[in-house]
Amino acid sequence: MTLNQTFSLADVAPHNTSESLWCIIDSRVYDLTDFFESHPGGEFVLLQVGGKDATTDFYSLHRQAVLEKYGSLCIGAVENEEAQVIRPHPGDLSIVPYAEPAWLTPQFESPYYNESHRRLQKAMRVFTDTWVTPEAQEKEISGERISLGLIQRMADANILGMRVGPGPHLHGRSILNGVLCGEDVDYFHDLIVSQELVRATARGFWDGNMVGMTISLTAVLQHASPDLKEEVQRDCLSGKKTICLAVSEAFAGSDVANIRTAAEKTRDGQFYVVNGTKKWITNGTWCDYFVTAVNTGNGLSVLLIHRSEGLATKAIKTSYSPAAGTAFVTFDDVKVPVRNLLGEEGKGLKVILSNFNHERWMVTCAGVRMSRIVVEECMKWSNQRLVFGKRLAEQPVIRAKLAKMISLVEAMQAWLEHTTFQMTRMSHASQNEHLAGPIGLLKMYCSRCAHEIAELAVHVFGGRSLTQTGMGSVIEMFHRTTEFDAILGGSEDIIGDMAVRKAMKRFPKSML
Ligand code: HEM
Repeated sequence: MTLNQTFSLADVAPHNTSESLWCIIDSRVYDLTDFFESHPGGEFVLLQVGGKDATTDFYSLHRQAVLEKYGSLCIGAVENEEAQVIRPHPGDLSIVPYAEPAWLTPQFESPYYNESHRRLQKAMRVFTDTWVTPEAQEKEISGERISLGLIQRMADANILGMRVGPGPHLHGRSILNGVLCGEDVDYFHDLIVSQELVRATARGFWDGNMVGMTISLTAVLQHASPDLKEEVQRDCLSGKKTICLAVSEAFAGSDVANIRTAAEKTRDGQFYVVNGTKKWITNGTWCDYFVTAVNTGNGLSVLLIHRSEGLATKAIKTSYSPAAGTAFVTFDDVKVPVRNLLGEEGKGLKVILSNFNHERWMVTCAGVRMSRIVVEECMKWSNQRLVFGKRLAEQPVIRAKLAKMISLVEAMQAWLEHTTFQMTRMSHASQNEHLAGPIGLLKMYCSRCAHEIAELAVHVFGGRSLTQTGMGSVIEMFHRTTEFDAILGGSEDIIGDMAVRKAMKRFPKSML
C-alpha cells in the first residue's frame, strides 16, 4: 500500500474502463485493472464504480479486513480527504458495543480482575492477533495441524503451561516474557487465555491448538509417579511432545464405565498389554502420548500410553476442520510399562473425573467468548448492511434479535465469572465436591444460549450465514460447530442430570 501519491477526484474519474479501472474507498485510491476479472463479487459491479467513490457500496458488502488483505491494490490517497474507517491494530480492544466483556469496557468496573489480569489480557490479545489468528485462518481451511513453530512460540511464552490451569507446574516460569509470574496465576488468568485464544475464530484449529493437552496432562500431573510426571510435564510444556485424552469409544461415550479397551498384565507383572479402540480423540492423529481409559478386569484404570508399536491412528472426518486432529485409535497388543498407570488400578474413574470440572469450565470460557464474537459480527453487519434503503439495525425485528443475543451473552459471562471466582477460593478437592454440579449447569446453560445465539445470528445474516467465505463466515462456522460444546466433556443432558442428582443428595432428610 502506498499513500505517498495523492490524486484529485478529477484524476480518478477517467479510469472507468476495463483498460484502466480505479475507484476510491475511504479516501484511498485502488487500481482494480488487474484484479476486477478475479473479483469474487464479479467484474460487473467493479466496472460500475470505475472512476467513482465506492465507499458506501464497498462497506455494505465487505469488512475492512478485505482491504488489508488486498492492500497492494492501493495506489495512493485522495488529496485533502481524511480516512473515516478505523483500521484495527494487533492487540486493540473492539469499540463495537458489547463486543468486549464489561470488565474490558472503560465505563465499567469489576471486582474480579486486577492489574495482572489486565496486563495478561493485553499481551494475550497481541499474541493471538499476531501469531495465532493468521495461522488459524489458514489451517482451518487447509485442515493441516498446528505448526511446530507456533507450538514452540507458545511453549517459550509459557502459554502451553497456562492452558493446563493454575498449579505448581507453572512455578518458576515467567508468562509472556515477564507479564506474570507462574506462582501468581489464578483461574481468571486461565479464563483470559481461553477467551483470548478463541478469538482466532477457527473452531477446528482451536481444538487442534493443544486442547488434547488441556484435558489430559492434568491427569498426569495429579496422578503419575513423581519421575513419570517430571518427564511428561517437561516434554509437553516445552512443546517437544503432544498429549491427548483417549476415553470415548464406539461402545462408551458419557457412559464411561462401559469401556471395552482391555489392559491385561503380563505374567512377570512388568507391563500391561492393551487391546481395543478409541473414537473421537481430539488431536489424536498426531499426538505422542495418550491418556487412555482401559478396563483392567477389576474396573476402570487409566494408562499413559506412548505412541509405539501396535498403536495406530486414523483421521475421522467430522463436520469441522481436520485441523482438530480428530482420530480413531487402535491398540493392538500395545505393551505399556506398569509405571505408566495413573492413580490406582480399578479406580480410574476418579482420575478421569478429577479433570472434568476444569475441562467443562474451559469449554464454557471459549463458548461464551465465541458467542460474544458472534454478537459483535451481528452488530457490525446490522450497522453496515443496507436493506430497503435503510441500515438493517433500523428494523425493529433485527433490534429485538440483537437484544436477545446481547442479554444471553452478558448473562453467560456474569455466571462464568461468578463460578470462576468460586474456583479461585477453593482447593481442587473442594471444587470437585462443591462445583461439579454448578459447573455442569453453567456449561449446559451456555451451550443452550450459544445454540439460540447461532440461530438468531443466522436470521440476521440471511444467506451469508451459509457461506464459508466472506461476510458471514464466522456465523457459518459458529452455527456448524457450536453444538459440539453440548457434547464435549459430557453431554449437557447428562451433566445437567448429574447436577440435580448431586443437589438432591444434599436435600434435608426431614420433610419441608
Ligand atoms: C479494493 C476493492 C475490492 C476488493 C479487494 C474486493 C474483494 C472482494 C472479496 C475478497 C470478496 C469475497 C467476500 C469477502 O471476502 O468479503 C468480494 C465480494 C463481493 N464484492 Fe468486492 N471487492 C472490492 C470492491 C468491491 C466494490 C466497490 C463492490 C461494489 C460496487 C464490490 C462488490 C462485491 C460483491 C457484490 C461481492 C459478493 C458479496 C456477497 O455476496 O456477500 N466489491 N469482494
